[in-house]
Parts: sequence; structure tokens; C-alpha cells
Amino acid sequence: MPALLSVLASLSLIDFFNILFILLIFYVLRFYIDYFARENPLPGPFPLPLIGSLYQAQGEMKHWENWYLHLHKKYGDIFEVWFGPTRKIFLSKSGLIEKLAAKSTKSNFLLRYSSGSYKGLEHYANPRRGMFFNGNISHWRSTRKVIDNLLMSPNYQRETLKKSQIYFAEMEEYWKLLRNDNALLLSAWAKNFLTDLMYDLNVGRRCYFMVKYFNSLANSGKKEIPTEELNFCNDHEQATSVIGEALIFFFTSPELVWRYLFAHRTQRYIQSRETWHRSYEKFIHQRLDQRAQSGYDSKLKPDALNLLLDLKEESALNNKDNGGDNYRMDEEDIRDSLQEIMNASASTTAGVFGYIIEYIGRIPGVKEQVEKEIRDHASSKTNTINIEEFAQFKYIEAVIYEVLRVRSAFMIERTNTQEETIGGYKWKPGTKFCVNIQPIHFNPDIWHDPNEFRPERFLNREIKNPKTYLSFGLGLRSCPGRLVGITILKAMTVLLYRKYNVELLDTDMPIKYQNKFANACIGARVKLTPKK
Ligand code: HEM
Repeated sequence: MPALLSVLASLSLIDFFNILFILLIFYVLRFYIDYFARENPLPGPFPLPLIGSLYQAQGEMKHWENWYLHLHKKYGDIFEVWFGPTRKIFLSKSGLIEKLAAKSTKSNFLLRYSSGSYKGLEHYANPRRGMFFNGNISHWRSTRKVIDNLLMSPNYQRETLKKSQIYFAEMEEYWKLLRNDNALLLSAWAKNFLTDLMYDLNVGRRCYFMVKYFNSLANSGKKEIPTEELNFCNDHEQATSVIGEALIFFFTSPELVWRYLFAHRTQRYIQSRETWHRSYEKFIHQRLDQRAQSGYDSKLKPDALNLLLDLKEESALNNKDNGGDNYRMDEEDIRDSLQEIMNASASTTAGVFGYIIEYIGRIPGVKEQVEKEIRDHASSKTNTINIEEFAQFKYIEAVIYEVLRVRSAFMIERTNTQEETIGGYKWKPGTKFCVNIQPIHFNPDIWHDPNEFRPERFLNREIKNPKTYLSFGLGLRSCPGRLVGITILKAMTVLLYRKYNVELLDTDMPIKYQNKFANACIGARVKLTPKK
């Protein structure tokens, strides 16, 4: 070591740059040797070292869905894209995704991201915890079973419907105070509404996101928020506002970039996540105290936090593994699972709600049908809607499905655990596949008039193959919150249009949206007038 240091100290600046230059040449050579020797070369945008093919996604193409549609037109049903140093195979035809869609525990496509394949991401999100990023199938399965049982249960749907109405009424109070003749940005209201609602449903906490948003808009009559709660809102907002860009950064950057060249950025992302972790750890400890004080025998509310704690205790009591290889669920696992539920639910569902309002307001005839259905099935403008009445709103449900067909929220990714043949090529384990949803959702062989916005297609069962509807993903790893998401979106739509004339503003402009990790509408500016 001292010898190396003395050699380094003797170098001039020019020597130093020469060495850097030689290293760079080696890096570039290595990248292209690997590139030209890759298995099954496919067409796709030519990659550059460090940044891969992403330099081609400029202007409108920065929105992933536009870029992938464009690439499909140019390169066909199967092509490759390099995300920094990582090669991904894009599948744009239903025949190519059948193996990925298999609902079998023996499927070779149960992994979204395999452990070890994105080192940067693993620095940010533990790949053996929670659900979304979990790269260990048996660990993922044990958590997923509990969450499926919770989110899919009729009780949880009832609770979701009941609480949606309570929080919606609270939101209306803020609108009243802001005066209804002012324009409201419904995508932003929906995000705060959903964050309050999801914290209540899953962690049993009363939060103040709507209040905080109201305070930011109100000139007077601002509401008090306890300091600790305000700090929590700030931490949550800070952490969630950078999640999308952090994920893209870690997915697309080689180690040289995230560990060294942009180390401060990596640090910033990790810090905001850690602050958020601390809040969740506090919730978990508070709940553990409550459970201990209640003697564990009182009826515990079946929210996600209690069920995950039950699972942890069950494994400890029975000295049982939760997922093989001596794995036991721990508090970190509970924390990460809860955070993922919050991440995957609130802003995704709010982004979809914005699109719903935009499409209802823009496509001729849709608003009239929505309002007619509400007149036919909602007996009053203010009564609580029960689950049986709720089932009647079939057209509104069809509108939601159609919105999700034309504007899917996430990209679907899988990694094979065994060698597999797809598209006539053999792929070794660890290959990364992306399902290119847009070309499948707009394929005229599957959908009649795919470019038309026509909710009726979901009423008339026109879909030739339901497996080609991919808005909630596919196979066993598809979205566990789909029923909850639809329930909330339907409730919000019914509650809004039953009581208000909704005038959509900005219709002379394209719909505003952002497409970071998830695709979300950030528009839906409206004027509301209460119905007589
Ligand atoms: C309309 C709203 C929603 C849409 C469009 C949506 C869509 C999706 C999609 C496309 C995936 C990836 C599936 C795949 O890779 O095959 C996903 C995963 C997931 N979603 Fe949702 N989601 C929504 C609402 C929710 C809600 C309300 C929750 C929770 C209450 C939730 C929890 C999750 C979780 C935990 C995962 C990861 C599942 C796993 O890896 O096992 N989502 N979602």
C-alpha cells in the first residue's frame, strides 16, 4: 500500500488523465465486446457505454409509454433495450408472454428483479424484504399470502368503501371552505385523500395529508396539525417525491455512476428513505405496545400492520420459518411491506383517478352515461352507499377499466429462474423481460377499434382473451390491490358525480401526466358546482 501511494504521489496531472483515458478505453472495449458477443442478438436502439440506449429517449419519448410504442413500430414484437449496462428484452405480443402469465407456483417467472441483478437498487431497497422488490421467491410468497388474504377479503372491501365515503365527506368540507367556485386540481386532492385513506386502512393511523394540502391553498381558516404529524407528512412527502427518480437512477446506472460519480445523489435518496423508515419503525413499536397492553386477546383490527405482526409472532411461537432457508419475518420486513403497500397504492390510484376525470370530461357521451347510471342507482345525493348498491355501477366500473387499458400505470418486468425458450430463442436464467403493454392493449386482433375510448367493451364482454388485459400485471405476481384500487376509484367517481356538476378545465390542452417509475395523471383541473 505505501508503495502504491508513493507511485500515485509521483504522478503528474497528465499521467493521471492518461491513466483515466486508458481505463475508459478498456471500459468501452469491454462493453462492446460483451455487446457483440451477447446471446440472441435482437434489433433495438444501439447502446452507448454507461447510459445504454436511453440517450434516444428525448422530448415526447421521455414518457416511457410513447418510447416503447415507437420502438415496437420500428423493431417489431420482440426487441432489446439497454438501460445503462442492463439489457432488457421487450415482448409486445400476447403470444410471447404466455409463460410469464402462467399462474403456477412452479413458474420460472415469479421474480420481478432477481437478487444481485441491480446492485444499486439493492443498496436502496432490500431485495429479501417486502413484496415489490423481493428477489427471494419463498420470502415473497409468505408475505404475499397474508397480504392477498387481507386485500381480497370482502371485509376489507366493505371497510374500504365505508372509509372512502368518510374521507370523501371530509375532503368536501375543505372544498366548501375554499369556495366551490374555485378551480380544484383533482389529481392532487386524490393523492392526499388516498394517502390519508391508505394509512388509516393499513396502519390504523389518522393522518393529515388532506389538511396539509388544504392549508397550502387556504388564505384563511387554516387547520391545526400536531407538530409530530406535520413532520411525518413532510418526511412521507419528501421520501415519496424522490422514489420514482431514485428507482430510475438505480435501475439505469452502473455501479461506477451510483457509487462514485453520483455518490451524493445516492446518499440523498438513501437518507430520505431512512428518515421514512424511522417513522414506520415508530408505528410498529406503538402497535406492539398496544397489543401487549390489550393482552393480545382483544379483537385486533385486521389491518395490514396487525396481520403482518401476527405472521411474525406465529413464526416465532411455532419456531417456524416463514419462507424456507431459516427465514423468519422480522420488523424490517413488516416495515418494508407496509411502505410498499403505501407506495404502490396511493399515488398509483390517484394518478388513475386524474385520468378518469379527464376521459369522462373529454370523450363525448361518457359523462352523460356516468350521470345517468348514478341517477338510476343512487337513491340520494348524500346517503351512505352500501356494497350492494355499489355493485350496480357497472358502467362506471367499465370506464375505469377502459382508462386503465389506454393508460397503464406500470411497466411489467420479470426475470427467469431457469433456462426458457421465448420467441424461438433460448434464454439463460437471469434474463430480464419487459412486457410492452401498450402494443398489446392497442392490438386490433385482440380489441375492436382499439384506438376508440369505448367503456362498453368491458360491459359487452368483447375482449377476445382476458389474459391480454395487463393493467394489473400478470401471473401470481400481479397486483394484490386491484380490487381495493377499483373500489376506491369507483367510490370517488360515484361520490363526485352524484353531488356535483363537474366542469373539466384545460380541455384545449393535452392531458398533463408524468411518467417516472409509474404513469400518473397530474391534471384534472375542474370547477365543481353542487347539483340542485
Ligand atoms: C388502480 C390502481 C392500481 C394499479 C393500476 C396497480 C397496478 C399494479 C401493477 C401493474 C403491478 C405490477 C404487477 C406485475 O408485475 O405483474 C402492481 C403491483 C403491486 N401492487 Fe398494485 N396497482 C394499483 C393499486 C394498488 C393498491 C390499492 C395496492 C395496495 C393496497 C397495490 C399493491 C401492490 C403491490 C404490493 C404490488 C407488488 C406485488 C408483488 O410483487 O407481489 N396496488 N400493481
